[in-house]
Amino acid sequence: MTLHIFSMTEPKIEIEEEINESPRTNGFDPSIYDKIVEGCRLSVRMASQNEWRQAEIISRCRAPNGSMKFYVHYVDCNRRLDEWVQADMLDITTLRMPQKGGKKGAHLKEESRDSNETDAKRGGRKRKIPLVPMDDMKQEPSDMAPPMPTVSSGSTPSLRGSMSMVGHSEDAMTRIRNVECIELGRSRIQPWYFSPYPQQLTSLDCIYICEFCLKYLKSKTTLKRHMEKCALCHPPGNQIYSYDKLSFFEIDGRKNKSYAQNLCLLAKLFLDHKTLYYDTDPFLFYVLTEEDEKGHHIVGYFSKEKESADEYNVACILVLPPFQKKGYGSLLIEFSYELSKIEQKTGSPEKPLSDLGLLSYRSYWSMAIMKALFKFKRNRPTEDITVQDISQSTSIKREDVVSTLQQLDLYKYYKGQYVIVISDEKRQVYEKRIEAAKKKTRINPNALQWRPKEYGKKRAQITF
Ligand SMILES: CC(=O)SCCNC(=O)CCNC(=O)[C@H](O)C(C)(C)COP(=O)(O)OP(=O)(O)OC[C@H]1O[C@@H](n2cnc3c(N)ncnc32)[C@H](O)[C@@H]1OP(=O)(O)O
Repeated sequence: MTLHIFSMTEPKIEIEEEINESPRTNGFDPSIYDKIVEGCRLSVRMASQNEWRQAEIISRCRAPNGSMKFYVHYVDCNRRLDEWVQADMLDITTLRMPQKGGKKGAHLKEESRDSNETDAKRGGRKRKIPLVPMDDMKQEPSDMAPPMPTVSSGSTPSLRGSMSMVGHSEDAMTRIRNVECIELGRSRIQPWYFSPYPQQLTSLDCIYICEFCLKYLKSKTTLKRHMEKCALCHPPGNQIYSYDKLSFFEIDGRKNKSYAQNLCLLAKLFLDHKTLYYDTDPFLFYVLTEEDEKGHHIVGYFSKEKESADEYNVACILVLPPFQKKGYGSLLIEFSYELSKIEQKTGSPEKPLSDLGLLSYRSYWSMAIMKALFKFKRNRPTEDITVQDISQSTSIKREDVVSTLQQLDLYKYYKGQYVIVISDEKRQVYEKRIEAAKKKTRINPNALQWRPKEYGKKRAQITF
């Protein structure tokens, strides 16, 4: 295994101004900024909200003119909001240095570390990121991107093909958004998180991505040249669903490795809590597209393990930002459960869920469960319904049914057992919501042409 040294991507925007004494420095010497290192906490002015917020320093860099910029994470906010800020956005009076053992909080005055030494040590440690070159990627010579790296962080989380990891990587490099902008089809999108695109591309203002094969290119010209040759006008794989301009393509991560890897790289730009691993073989990818005269344009996708010991029916799920909050997330989730219904299994999304993932799942689960409850009561008014009944009819895993009922405050302990109690008021609210949801785009199960493949059995037969 070859190890490469990969230097940390620094922000491209040159700092033109000298540091101005901010009123918030309260007379501190500007050299105080040298002491602000990774792990420090202080109040920072959040540009988008125009308010001061507690933040953690993730990284820092010095412009040629000597002024400094800091990459900050706002405490209790999603990492989407992390950003580079100028020194004058920091409230030095609130500075707290990181304590040994990683706990935050010691006040600046208690800290007497030599900042240069600290910087050198930190820089040396953080900049050496072991990368495993990937031989499978075949980019065209004209687009020449280097072999795709696998990023392994200092505190390596367990690498999984689902791109899943528990907790955050503590490596500063992978905590910093490294791609300025991507162009995909008609959209220019600002990424949210780090994704290990080749460094030659991350130093550009924009990465150009073919919306059909997801190949990444360095300029509009190379993209144009590529589009003239690209044979695809839809994702590869089998079109297993087509209804009302919407389609789902099933892509086998083993058969369409390059596409699957490019999709993971793209998805990582919008997925936190995830780390990339390039063995896409154990996964299927379900890509949702919208059709027009030019072809099938990617809207979002979810991935799914071919065999999941934990009964996961979704590994990663993403709707690209230009299409978010239009109901496509619910559509993807609904589709994943339609597949589970055909498999006659219950399923659950892989954990941890992101904040938006949790919102979307909670919304889907509550609607699906309420619909199942009302339908059951309509058809069998005298019978009792169990969690098992709901789970079977919706394919939502038992635990998720229970947690949703608890969250809706419908699951009560009564006379030694749990019962589902729904007040008339709540029933009416949900009946109205179900009625309103009928106007939204839904999956038409009749348009789904799919049979599950028995991956486990096939392999067992070959081995035997
Ligand atoms: C297993 C995992 O992979 S967890 C990771 C999940 N993926 C991510 O976090 C990647 C980035 N995020 C996304 O791709 C999207 O936000 C998704 C896939 C989570 C949701 O997709 P969307 O198309 O935006 O969802 P959709 O429009 O269908 O909304 C679903 C519900 O979530 C709610 N919701 C979605 N986004 C937001 C938001 N930003 N703020 C508040 N509510 C939201 C909606 O209101 C809706 O609820 P409702 O039906 O009760 O009104």
